[in-house]
Amino acid sequence: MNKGANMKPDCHLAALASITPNEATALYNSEQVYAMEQAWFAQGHDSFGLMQQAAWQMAQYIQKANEQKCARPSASINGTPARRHRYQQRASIWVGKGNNGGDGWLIAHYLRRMGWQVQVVTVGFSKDDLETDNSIIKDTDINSATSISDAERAKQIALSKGCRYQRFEEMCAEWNASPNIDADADASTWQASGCAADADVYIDAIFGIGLDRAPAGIYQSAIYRFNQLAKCYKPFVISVDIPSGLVAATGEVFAGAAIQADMTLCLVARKFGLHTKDGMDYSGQVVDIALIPYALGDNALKPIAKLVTSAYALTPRQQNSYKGSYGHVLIIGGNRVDGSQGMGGAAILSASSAMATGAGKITVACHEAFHAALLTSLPDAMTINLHDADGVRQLLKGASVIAIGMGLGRDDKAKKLFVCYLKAAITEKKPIVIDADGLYHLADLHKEHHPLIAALQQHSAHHSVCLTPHSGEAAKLLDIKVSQVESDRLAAIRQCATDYGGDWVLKGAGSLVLEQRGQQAQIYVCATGNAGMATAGMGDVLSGLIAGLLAQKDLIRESRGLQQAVLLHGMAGDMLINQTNKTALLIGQRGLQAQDMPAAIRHIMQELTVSDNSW
Ligand SMILES: NC(=O)C1=CN([C@@H]2O[C@H](COP(=O)(O)OP(=O)(O)OC[C@H]3O[C@@H](n4cnc5c(N)ncnc54)[C@H](O)[C@@H]3O)[C@@H](O)[C@H]2O)[C@@H](O)CC1
Ligand SMILES: Nc1ncnc2c1ncn2[C@@H]1O[C@H](COP(=O)(O)OP(=O)(O)O)[C@@H](O)[C@H]1O
Repeated sequence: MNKGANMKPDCHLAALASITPNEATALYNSEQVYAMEQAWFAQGHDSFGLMQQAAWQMAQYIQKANEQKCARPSASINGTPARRHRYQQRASIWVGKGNNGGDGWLIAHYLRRMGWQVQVVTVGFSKDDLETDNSIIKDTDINSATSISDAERAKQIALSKGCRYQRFEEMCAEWNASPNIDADADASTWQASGCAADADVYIDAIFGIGLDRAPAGIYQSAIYRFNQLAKCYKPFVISVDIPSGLVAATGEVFAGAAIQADMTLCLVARKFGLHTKDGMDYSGQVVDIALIPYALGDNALKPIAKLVTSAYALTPRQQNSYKGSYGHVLIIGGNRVDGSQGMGGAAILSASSAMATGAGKITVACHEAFHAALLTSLPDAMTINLHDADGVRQLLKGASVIAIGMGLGRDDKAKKLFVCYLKAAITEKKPIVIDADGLYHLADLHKEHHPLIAALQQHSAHHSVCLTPHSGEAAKLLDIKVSQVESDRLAAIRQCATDYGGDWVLKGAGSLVLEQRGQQAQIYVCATGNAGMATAGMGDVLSGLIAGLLAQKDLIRESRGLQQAVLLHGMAGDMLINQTNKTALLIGQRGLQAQDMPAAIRHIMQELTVSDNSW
């Protein structure tokens, strides 16, 4: 089951509930978090004290979270609410050798003090590593010792207080369950081996932000077994700081080896990787454990991105207005290369979406073969022949915004049209949205050092230019492999903005949005959207939505921007899969279609519109 995806409904509701957006959450990478800790220690604060504080707060939080979970009527095993009545709560805590493991040892120590039955599972420790060192087992000695690491101190405290542990390596050997991940060990044999497989809570403290390579061997095996046992016994799974195996700077999981958490207790500062790419599937609910005032003062580090969950409110329309007050969107796309079925649907979806945002007028420049279909599904739109270059250019003069590329085609003829219309849009000083095949041609022009690229860059300094690639299109634009984009999406979106100018969205789970603000570029991670939206045509809907918002000049700047458009797009998708109205036909993640989106967008636009007296 995809636990991360289960968090989405709350996110959507939170988004709709606010009239002005919640403060965006600052996101950081590992180096920045280490720098914050070092700055704190440089002020004379003790590193082990910080670890103790972190573990103590987490232990208390775990106790509270488990009590809340057990109090829910749904908390039952095979229909029996057994855990609620158990005398002692039980935790299985898996620790690695770094400071994240140190946190785990101390959590074990504190939970025991709080009356829990605790078992630590060590990963990567030799027998010698687990010897109690008599010279440092007294609390007083421990507090004064300086030569040992924080993780070692934490371990010695837990061991000296009698904390039970099992070496993962021995558990594997003892029960003849090879640490090789291909072996299919029965979870019950783990129970018999002394591993507290049936614990109420599994705590993952194997790796934190220090993960710097793919977990292999015993580590990969431990992550695999942890997930396997959790799937079988259904404990509450809590990761310390970040799920082991997830990369804080990118949200990437190496070869699928990461802990699948229900909840992540994030220490010091929020990590970027928890909210994008694989992070969305592995982190579960993210809870901040505030430890140091890193965000205060002149030396506060600039976050690498900000997490946005809620949209700007929309103002109601003035009574004394007409269609011209709300802009004219020109959609250019929907071509049919001779002999093919064509891509008329892309332009139709884009136009429907622009209309659903409330744009005053829509004209679609598409292949004539699709005019009848377009007018049947969207009689409110006007049409013009995509290949009537003079006609389209003339019409473009009166448009408020153009969106180009959706189903435009990639042949030479389509490229000529793209160059012609992009040039015209720049000459006419229009806001521009470029998507799909438009991005493909743009990449070619960049390779050819075509002057239009520089012109677009200059244009974007004064007018809105929004470019909307997914990872494949971004790879083409940057002339790199898709895997390179995927392994560092932040770097990719920054490079796109540097090479081409304009505002960008790098689409996908946890879409990134880059907005230029003068000399500064700000990157946002949009928390809305779901895997149901991974279907053809969703990108066309997004480009229409962006154009539709841009066209409506009565709205304030922020509520017409790219960040708002991407949030609204995701909110519409989330709304469709979370409908609670029992009389409506349910739409789930499977089977969600791009054509369902315009109605949801209209609904979201309405929900976000506040009456005058609510300001
Ligand atoms: N000391 C402190 O001040 C605090 C530390 N904190 C905790 O410390 C964590 C960071 O600690 P560390 O920097 O020790 O990082 P980790 O605990 O993630 O451990 C990193 C260690 O594992 C090794 N390693 C990395 N990838 C590996 C792989 N794939 N296979 C095998 N070994 C691998 C590294 O070489 C390094 O020795 C945070 O995530 C947080 O949990 C928090 O307690 C806050 C306070
Ligand atoms: N797993 C997901 N989570 C959130 N949003 C998603 C997910 N998959 C797709 N989307 C969104 O759906 C849209 C898909 O766009 P795109 O790939 O361009 O589709 P198309 O080219 O078929 O129109 C993007 O806005 C993307 O962010």
